[in-house]
Amino acid sequence: ATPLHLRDDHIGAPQDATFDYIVVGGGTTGLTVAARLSEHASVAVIEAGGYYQITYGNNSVVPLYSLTRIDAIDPSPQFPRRPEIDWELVTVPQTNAFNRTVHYAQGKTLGGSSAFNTMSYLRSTSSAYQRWASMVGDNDYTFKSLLPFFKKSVRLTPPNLEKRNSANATPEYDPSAYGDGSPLDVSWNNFVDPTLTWLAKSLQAIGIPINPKGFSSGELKGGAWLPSTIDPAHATRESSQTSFLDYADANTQIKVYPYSIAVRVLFENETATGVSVDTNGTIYTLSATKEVIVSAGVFNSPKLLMLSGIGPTEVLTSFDIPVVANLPGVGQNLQDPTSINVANFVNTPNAQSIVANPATEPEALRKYVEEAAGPYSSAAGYISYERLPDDLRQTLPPATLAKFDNFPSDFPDSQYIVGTFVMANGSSMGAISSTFTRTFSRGSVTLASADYKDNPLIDLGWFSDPADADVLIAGVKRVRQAWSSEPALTIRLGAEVLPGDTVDTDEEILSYIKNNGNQLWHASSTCSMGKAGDKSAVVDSKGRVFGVKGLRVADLSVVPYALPGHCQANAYALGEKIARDIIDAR
Ligand SMILES: Cc1cc2nc3c(=O)[nH]c(=O)nc-3n(C[C@H](O)[C@H](O)[C@H](O)COP(=O)(O)OP(=O)(O)OC[C@H]3O[C@@H](n4cnc5c(N)ncnc54)[C@H](O)[C@@H]3O)c2cc1C
Repeated sequence: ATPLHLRDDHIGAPQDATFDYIVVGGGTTGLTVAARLSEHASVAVIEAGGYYQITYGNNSVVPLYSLTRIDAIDPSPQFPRRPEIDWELVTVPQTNAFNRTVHYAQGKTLGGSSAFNTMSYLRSTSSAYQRWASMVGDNDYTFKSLLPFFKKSVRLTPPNLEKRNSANATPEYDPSAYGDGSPLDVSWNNFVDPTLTWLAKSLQAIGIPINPKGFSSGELKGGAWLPSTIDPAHATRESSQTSFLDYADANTQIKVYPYSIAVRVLFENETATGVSVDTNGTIYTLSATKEVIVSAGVFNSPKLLMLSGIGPTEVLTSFDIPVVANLPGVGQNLQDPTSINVANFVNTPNAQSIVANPATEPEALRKYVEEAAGPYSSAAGYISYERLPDDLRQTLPPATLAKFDNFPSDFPDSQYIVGTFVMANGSSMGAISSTFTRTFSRGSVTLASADYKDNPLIDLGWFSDPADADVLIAGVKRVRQAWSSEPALTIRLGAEVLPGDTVDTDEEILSYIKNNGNQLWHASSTCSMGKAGDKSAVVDSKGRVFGVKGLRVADLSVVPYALPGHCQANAYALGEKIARDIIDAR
């Protein structure tokens, strides 16, 4: 479905050139901003990677592989090296998680992290956006104000119930949360793993009913069969590259510099004038007559700002980087929600086992290629949100409950995601993960050196605030209730596998969480948006970097706190919104 090339005259040559706007990072937000700006002005995009469909093949394209076979996202420190698509970021030892180091996958490709994320599409809650608006003093961030930007990108195709063929997984959603937007396709997958339908029923059985509106209307309450960023005609991944870049390539004069690294932003008298770029060792300058927009993601945007002289003075001077603006907040305030699985063997087949079986694989392949259906099209599943039941909530330490008061009262406490996978010996497992939705722990990003080729030092700060683990402990107990419900017992085999029956007391669960807690890759807030005069803020509510002119940041690093829900919808909407701010200000 995708033309895997740009028009020849849309590929930038590695030599000095001038544009109205330069966008650093052809990722989720960056390509959204760049495509919209290029409707009005000359725009260059500098992107470190190329086409993931070429460098990483079906792993990123076929939905089932994106859930099960995509080794580039392995979180263990022994992860397989995939420099053709991943930045290979590894954290410093997490001192509150038994000094574990974590590989934190981030897309290094046109499409950025949308090129290998799990594709679920959902928005946060009205009260969460209201909190964002209040924190930054700008009502542009209420759900009502953002809704037109959410709608603007997305072309929703209703579920194909005949192909989906699962009466137990009929999606409920609110069509009015979508409009006639484009170019990003969002729809429901045409195959549902039987294990997931039983696990969804188990969450309903413990009192978390389906939300008739789904999760795009400003509510995260109850359960929903989620849509995915997929092209429903072909059952292939949609990313900011297959949507926004394709659109801009066909309709504008966008210029893209693939396999090119932004070395630093250049300044004259505190005004950004361009970017120094490295394409395969050739260093040259792209000049911006209007603005530079940094969309390098939650870890690389603060890195690039610091390399460019914007950040905490003591960090910059320790690396002999001339200070352009002393902004102590750059790289601070990192928030990364973590999750923990409760898993059991199950007697239900799953998509992976069907395609691994030589007897059933040929028909699965035919169905995928000819009908865009069947197990290979398997994508996002079922998620639930709830306020913990009172008896469990009361087990939380008073200090933790008191911290909840800083959040809107209708915030969910916990998120539960159902999943299924196959063990090496071929047995099927079902899993329900629990995640906290208010993130209290704080981490940071700083420079490892003044060399732009070095990855930054990342401390996720996992469990630096005990409240996060408190909520996860309650979440594990709640998920065990689901696993003990009648629908789950219909498919469950034997004793609990993860964490296992020996993990029982709060201390044992806490230790298990610290040893096994995992990221959802939803990190945010390292170049936080804030009000003028807020010393920890890096950008204002239009993404403009404080203390300099002509420079914005537009990606998930600017979101001032970790919103409940998943992030990519926010990245696309933010891209639309900041592009509109820029166009309106011309
Ligand atoms: C494995 C995984 C699963 C996820 N699952 C989901 C999900 O199911 N649903 C959901 O909503 N969210 C999900 N997310 C989160 C979501 O995809 C990301 O939060 C979002 O895509 C981030 O967008 P961004 O624009 O901030 O950054 P990115 O999309 O990461 O873009 C940053 C871009 O900048 C480029 N870049 C960086 N530095 C430089 C430089 N110096 N020079 C040139 N280019 C540079 C990068 O190569 C990249 O293309 C997932 C993320 C991951 C990693």
